[in-house]
Amino acid sequence: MRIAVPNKGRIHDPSISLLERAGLPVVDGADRKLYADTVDPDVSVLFARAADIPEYVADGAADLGITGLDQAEEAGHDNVEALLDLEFGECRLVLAAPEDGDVETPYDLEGKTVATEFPRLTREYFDERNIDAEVVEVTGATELTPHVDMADAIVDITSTGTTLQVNRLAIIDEVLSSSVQLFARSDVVDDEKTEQVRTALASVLAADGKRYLMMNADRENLDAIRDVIPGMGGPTVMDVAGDDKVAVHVVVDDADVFETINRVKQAGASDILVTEIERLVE
Ligand SMILES: Nc1ncnc2c1ncn2[C@@H]1O[C@H](COP(=O)(O)OP(=O)(O)OP(=O)(O)O)[C@@H](O)[C@H]1O
Ligand SMILES: O=P(O)(O)OC[C@H]1O[C@H](OP(=O)(O)OP(=O)(O)O)[C@H](O)[C@@H]1O
Ligand SMILES: [Mg+2]
Repeated sequence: MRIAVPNKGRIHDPSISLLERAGLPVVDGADRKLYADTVDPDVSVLFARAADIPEYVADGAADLGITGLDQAEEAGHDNVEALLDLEFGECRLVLAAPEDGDVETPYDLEGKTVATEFPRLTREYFDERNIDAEVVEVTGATELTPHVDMADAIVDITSTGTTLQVNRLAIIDEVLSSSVQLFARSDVVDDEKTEQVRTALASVLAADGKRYLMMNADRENLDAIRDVIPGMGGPTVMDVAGDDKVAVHVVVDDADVFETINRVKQAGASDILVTEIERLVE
């Protein structure tokens, strides 16, 4: 099983770190190396441009791929499926035009020119609305094009909005909302290894923002402690050998930890430990 991972750019590091946290660290990766093994002898990693990853997966050079939904949608392969939202690289693909110009709706672009790194999605956007706009493909610095008379509007990625703002461009419409996702070729979607990788990545996301609380208490205080514990499922309760005490373990949201500690302490808990959770397989 081969996973295509971005070789550089803003989603490279988080992708590598997610694999690591999922228990699939890349073991012999080095700068500029295009192949690497993981600790699982059946899983290797291939490094490619974020924009090329859907193609690698579709063609069989890789089986799974980690890249932006925007890239997968732009590539438009019908044998590449999204399996899991990895919850980073969140951004929007938007139609934008000069703030002080006369383009206020997509319909104002009839007969006009739109520059983009996403020609297929842009074409589709205008075709769906029966707007006859010319789409010009560029490979970067798209925000410049309306200021050098190359285009009347652009379709480009935005997240903080800073680039649009400094280039005095206003958002007219959203074309696509995107995040980094795990993709698979249709014929491997049901493979056991695919499911193992998906589960491992999902377990990291599930553990995000959660803490594990452990405490001891006299058995007679157990009900009072149960009453003040928030969140998912009931606590795990274990006998403490040779004592009329119990150990109580529970998964709690980060945001609830402070209050929960105070409350369980008041309810009679002691020896309270808070630990991070690396993975949570649901
Ligand atoms: N400003 C942004 N904020 C959040 N996510 C973004 C942003 N720009 C791009 N992305 C997401 O990251 C993916 C890869 O973008 P990135 O810029 O890392 O790749 P690249 O353009 O190929 O690399 P580079 O710009 O370094 O050459 C995009 O497909 C998109 O999903
Ligand atoms: O809303 P913002 O936070 O300002 O982000 C938007 C910018 O980020 C991306 O460019 P990137 O930095 O990847 O440069 P690139 O054109 O070289 O890919 C995108 O193409 C925008 O230009
Ligand atoms: Mg970029």
